[in-house]
Amino acid sequence: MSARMFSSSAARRTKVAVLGAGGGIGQPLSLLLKQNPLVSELSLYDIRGAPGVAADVSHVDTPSVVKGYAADKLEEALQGVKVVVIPAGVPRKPGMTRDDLFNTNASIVRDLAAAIARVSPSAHVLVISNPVNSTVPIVASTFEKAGVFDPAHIFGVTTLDVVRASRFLSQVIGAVPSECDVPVVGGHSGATIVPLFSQTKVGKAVAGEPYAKLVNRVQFGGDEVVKAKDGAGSATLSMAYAGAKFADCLLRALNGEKGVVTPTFVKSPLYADKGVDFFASLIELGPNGVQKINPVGNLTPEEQKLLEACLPDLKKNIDKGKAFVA
Ligand SMILES: NC(=O)C1=CN([C@@H]2O[C@H](COP(=O)(O)OP(=O)(O)OC[C@H]3O[C@@H](n4cnc5c(N)ncnc54)[C@H](O)[C@@H]3O)[C@@H](O)[C@H]2O)C=CC1
Ligand SMILES: O=C([O-])CC(=O)C(=O)O
Repeated sequence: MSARMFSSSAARRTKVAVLGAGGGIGQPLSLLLKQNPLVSELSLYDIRGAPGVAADVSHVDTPSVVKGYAADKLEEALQGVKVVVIPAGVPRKPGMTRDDLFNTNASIVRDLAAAIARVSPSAHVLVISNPVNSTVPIVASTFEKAGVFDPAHIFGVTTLDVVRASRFLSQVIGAVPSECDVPVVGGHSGATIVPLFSQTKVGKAVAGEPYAKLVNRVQFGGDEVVKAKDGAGSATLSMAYAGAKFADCLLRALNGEKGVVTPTFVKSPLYADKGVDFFASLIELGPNGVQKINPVGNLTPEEQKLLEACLPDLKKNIDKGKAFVA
């Protein structure tokens, strides 16, 4: 994959850490980040295997420096990082929901967030570990507790939903995915995932049963992969692609590119009056992270129903994350 795929400008460069770099997502994500010209240093951490992954990835012929850190070297790994991506934690097996991962992943994410808050409190944190609807509030509350929370710096990575919506729509209408830029709002699990096909030129025409099937496939795309992997985990390669894509958007914005707008799950005022204070919508990114939170825009009656179904579930997931840290 060409580095140009992700970015062409390398004006200022950034130290990036991957926590969970030895895993199914962490390894290919580290490889993709090694190809990003905006990354100057890559700090790879895991409780197992990170030095090996780092030695391997470090041979790729791009200028960034790669270092691997073993289990007891978390604080070293975080020194001077500006962006931290977290794919650490367990994945689903068939029959599990993302919320079933909470018991294991909540404390992993909380402890990693506490270390980031201590060592690199102004870092931008990109949370991949599930359940994202809860792990993002966990990171935010942990930063709050440490007195260093900046809502412009904490992101839940929902890009895989956007990637899926684009690909699945393209297959239904026979277009190329680049023409199918679908905003996906809400959260990242089942009914909390709300694709807005009406907001794309080519998606407007899909109606009736094909529309219902398309929405369902985006909302439950993760289950397709969990089922096909049959106990060996969940999406890793498409997630690494999506994580690298979102990291590139943020890196470009941090480095001064204007007009970078993409969906991501952030602390948001949009539905705070309904008790939902984290929400994914189209976010304009800037040199300090979140620059502008766009409202969801015009919705069709079907999309309005999807949003109404999303909010109560999302609220439960968010409250559970906050309660865990409190
Ligand atoms: N946001 C999204 O769209 C998606 C999220 N995910 C989530 O990403 C997470 C990781 O998935 P995979 O990479 O497939 O799992 P994996 O099991 O292959 O890798 C996880 C890695 O995390 C490491 N780890 C565990 N505890 C750690 C700690 N305290 N510090 C550092 N590293 C630690 C493990 O050693 C392992 O290498 C899961 O929670 C999964 O549900 C997966 C796909 C999409
Ligand atoms: O389905 C899972 O558990 C992993 C995930 O979040 C996704 O693939 O969207």
